[in-house]
Amino acid sequence: MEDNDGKQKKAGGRLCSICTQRKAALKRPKTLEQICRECFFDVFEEEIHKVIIDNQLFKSGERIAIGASGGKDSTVLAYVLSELNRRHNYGLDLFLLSVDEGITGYRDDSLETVKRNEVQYGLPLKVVSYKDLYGWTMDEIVKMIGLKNNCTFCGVFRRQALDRGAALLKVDKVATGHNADDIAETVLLNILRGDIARLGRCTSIITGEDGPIPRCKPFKYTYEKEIVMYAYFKKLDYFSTECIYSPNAYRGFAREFIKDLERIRPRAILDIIKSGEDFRISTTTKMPEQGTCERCGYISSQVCYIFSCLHI
Ligand SMILES: Nc1ncnc2c1ncn2[C@@H]1O[C@H](COP(=O)(O)OP(=O)(O)OP(=O)(O)O)[C@@H](O)[C@H]1O
Repeated sequence: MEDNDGKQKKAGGRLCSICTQRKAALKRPKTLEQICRECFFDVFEEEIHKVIIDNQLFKSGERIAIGASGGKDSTVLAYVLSELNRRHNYGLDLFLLSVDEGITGYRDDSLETVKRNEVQYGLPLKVVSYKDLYGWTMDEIVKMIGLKNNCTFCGVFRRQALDRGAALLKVDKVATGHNADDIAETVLLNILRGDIARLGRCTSIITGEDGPIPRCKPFKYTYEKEIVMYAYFKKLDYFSTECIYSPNAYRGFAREFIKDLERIRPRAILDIIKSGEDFRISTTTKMPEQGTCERCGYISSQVCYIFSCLHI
């Protein structure tokens, strides 16, 4: 049996608390129920289906790009979305969209995984690269600016690269694999930084509806541990190395803190998201203005600064 940390334990002959027929094979991280593999697959997929329906994430006939990094979250997202699309007749045209940041020993390897996923799931893949879009790879940028702030640069470039790739694919929306842990972590970080503007929007399941292409997060309530378990039991092909340039200590502390809370009380993750959603922002709080890049017209107040830093 798997415990919460993914270690193997003996099942001990207990019956699944959902079907009461088969032997329990795992303890569900979100609820601590002892359940069988088949019921785990069912509850995992159907909870995501319910989130999609309740939040009206997609409309029939839409073209949807799945932001595919080759990691566990987006690989499971691509697999589950194509299953649900078939099973529940969503009527979606699904695509894989990958951004090649140009990070040797990381993105080149994970892109190989995405190329295999393209064949395994029968989803067309589009790759856009920083080198083609901006003339720079992240390897070159890090050589120039060092490791300080490189994640900020990369995040801004990736956001825009996903928008550009989505425009080339003519999709209606981009779905990303951000999970409940990621969102709880971001809520906490925004509180720690006093970033009220971001705190207000980081829990939204759909963002950018006023921008070129909206984004959505079907895994908003899906626990990372369950994604890992699902990928493991389904034997999905994914890439599990961390980015070589992301030693983000502050986010790392928030992540560890949330993992500690989860160990004591699994609901903690959902409760942090709920707190983030329920914060009321005072009307007197000054909000930063979201700028539009003068060079390319895309939303981003930092792109001009970054380009000028790189002397482009
Ligand atoms: N290079 C990329 N190309 C396309 N989509 C990406 C890329 N990097 C991140 N994303 C999207 O953003 C989501 C969150 O990215 P993050 O960097 O937090 O990765 P992660 O939590 O390790 O997720 P994953 O396990 O999917 O890599 C991913 O699940 C994916 O949908």
